[in-house]
Amino acid sequence: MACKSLLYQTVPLACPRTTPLGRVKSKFGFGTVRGCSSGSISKSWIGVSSSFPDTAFVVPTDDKYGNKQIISITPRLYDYILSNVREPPILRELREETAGMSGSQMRVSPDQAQLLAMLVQILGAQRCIELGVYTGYSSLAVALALPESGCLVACERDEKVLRVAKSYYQRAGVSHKVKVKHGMAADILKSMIMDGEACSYDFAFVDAEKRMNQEYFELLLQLVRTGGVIAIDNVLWHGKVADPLVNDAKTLSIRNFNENLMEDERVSISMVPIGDGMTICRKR
Ligand SMILES: C[S@@+](CC[C@H](N)C(=O)[O-])C[C@H]1O[C@@H](n2cnc3c(N)ncnc32)[C@H](O)[C@@H]1O
Repeated sequence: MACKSLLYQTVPLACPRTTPLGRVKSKFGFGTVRGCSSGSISKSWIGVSSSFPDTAFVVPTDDKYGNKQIISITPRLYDYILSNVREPPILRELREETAGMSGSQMRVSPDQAQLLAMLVQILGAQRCIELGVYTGYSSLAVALALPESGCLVACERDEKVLRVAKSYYQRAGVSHKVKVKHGMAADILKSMIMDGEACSYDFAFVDAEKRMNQEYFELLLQLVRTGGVIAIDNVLWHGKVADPLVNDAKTLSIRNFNENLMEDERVSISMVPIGDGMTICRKR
């Protein structure tokens, strides 16, 4: 990014057919004017395709990325994506039956769960860890993707939600693959390391206390083998990580974690804009 200190102001664009930068040829659109401390002004754009008015796109602020248009998810497009997810019936049942429960918005989305299952399959994973189970949606997706001999250590501090998760493992016929650990995630990981389990896991999914991500990551790096994968959820934190005016403790902690990952030579990384943002790290 060209400017260090940014002021954001969202302004509606009155049907810009071309912008001062010649970027947006859409009929409708919104521009975000960024005022930089240096006094120079750059613009980033959110446009709507004139041929497909329900399709939005964004163009990076930084000119060096050219006019690369990235698809932006609209409700209609997201419905389409969801209609292309192969959600197993038992996962669908779990999602629908727990939709009214408090905290149900914390659950990963069906497209995220499918990606997790895909990672497990690509890795040929046998041994997995999940931090933050809630009612079991993501862990069940992982357990279903594991071979019969596979094992998922599922860590959760809330016994009440674990009861729901366990009932679904049972109904799905995967209980034998899931080792439920009730307690604080970091403590459980430390005891697994003490028990000599270092470098014996293929895959880990982090979705517990966001301010603990760095600590979870350090512990998981010890538990996961070389070539293994650690996926971390909520790395975009509803977009707050990219807004310099938002500096609450959770946002700061996730932003710092993302910055640290960028510099971390121990892993290869890919930040994927799925759900609330998921970074996939492969241990080198
Ligand atoms: C975002 S939800 C997990 C959602 C789950 N992965 C899913 O897709 O259904 C986070 C969960 O982490 C649990 N949690 C939060 N802090 C924790 C901690 N320190 N140790 C263990 N579990 C924790 C919460 O009780 C909550 O159930």
